[in-house]
Amino acid sequence: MFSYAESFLSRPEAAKKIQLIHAPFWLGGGRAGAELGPESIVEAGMKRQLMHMGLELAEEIVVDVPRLAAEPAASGTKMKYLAEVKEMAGLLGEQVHRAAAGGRFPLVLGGDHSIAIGTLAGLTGHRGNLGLIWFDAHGDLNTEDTTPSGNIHGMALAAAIGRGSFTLADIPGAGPFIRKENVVIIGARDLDPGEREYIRAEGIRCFTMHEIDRMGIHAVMEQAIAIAGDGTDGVHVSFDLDVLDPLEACGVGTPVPGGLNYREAHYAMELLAESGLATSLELVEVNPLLDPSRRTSRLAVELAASLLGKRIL
Ligand SMILES: NC(=[NH2+])NCCC[C@H](N)C(=O)O
Ligand SMILES: [Mn+2]
Ligand SMILES: [Mn+2]
Repeated sequence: MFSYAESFLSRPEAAKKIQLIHAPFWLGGGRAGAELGPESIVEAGMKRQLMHMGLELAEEIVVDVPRLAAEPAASGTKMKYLAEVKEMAGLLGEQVHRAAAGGRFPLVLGGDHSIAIGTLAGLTGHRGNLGLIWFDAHGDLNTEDTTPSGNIHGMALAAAIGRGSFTLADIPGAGPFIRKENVVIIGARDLDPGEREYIRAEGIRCFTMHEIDRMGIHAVMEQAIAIAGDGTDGVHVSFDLDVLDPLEACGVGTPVPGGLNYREAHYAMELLAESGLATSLELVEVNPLLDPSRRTSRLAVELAASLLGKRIL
């Protein structure tokens, strides 16, 4: 039987020192505004919240990612802004690696989801056997051949597990690919034909909204934690805010109806906190231009707090 208490004891994390890393990058999503995500999340109170919880903060890092490009350069590939994505991933990976190797908990603020390629390049350079929990309305498992849009944020998970022509291996400093056996997708409800085929053929563990409705978020998270934690030396949580229902979080580039509600999302984070497994977190796809109320950014703060141990009682 899987027990949270046991897993917690087997992985004693020292009192966490948090390393906030800004990745103000939008070129992987093809929609301007995501580069404003990190600032918006900090303005919504991220640092205040973490300090209030008694967590120690390292000096925050803003990665100098490519920010402007008029048109995707003609590069003989369907992948838009590939050169910029590679540059971003190299720079971000370096910072994430340094934080993890220094014993700090990397908390990466995006940016569109292509930044996960940088985060994971840095993390896999430090941990050779990382588990991965991918909260997302989408699969992000496209390749150059299956992408309907050319946007690399829709290929980020594929790159992490070594599917397609552009992968983690193209980023200097990256370690081994994430093993498919230790990957879990949670909250999917908009998968492209090539992604569905791949998930079925490879047996990727994907808890769609259908499974969440059927099993409940508790059972889904229990299984997800077991899969990502099985034999791994750390678990990265990649949280695309579009996994939430657009009624809760409208400030995302590619909203899809029918997502996680507020309570499910918090409960998922709370179970992760109890498991003690998460060794890093990224919050991606916040686009404050699409949410003048900044509710999406505030939610990002709250969810990070829950994952890092904030409790009601
Ligand atoms: N990280 C995201 N929001 N990804 C959206 C991807 C949408 C679509 N599946 C594509 O590949 O273009
Ligand atoms: Mn995504
Ligand atoms: Mn998404």
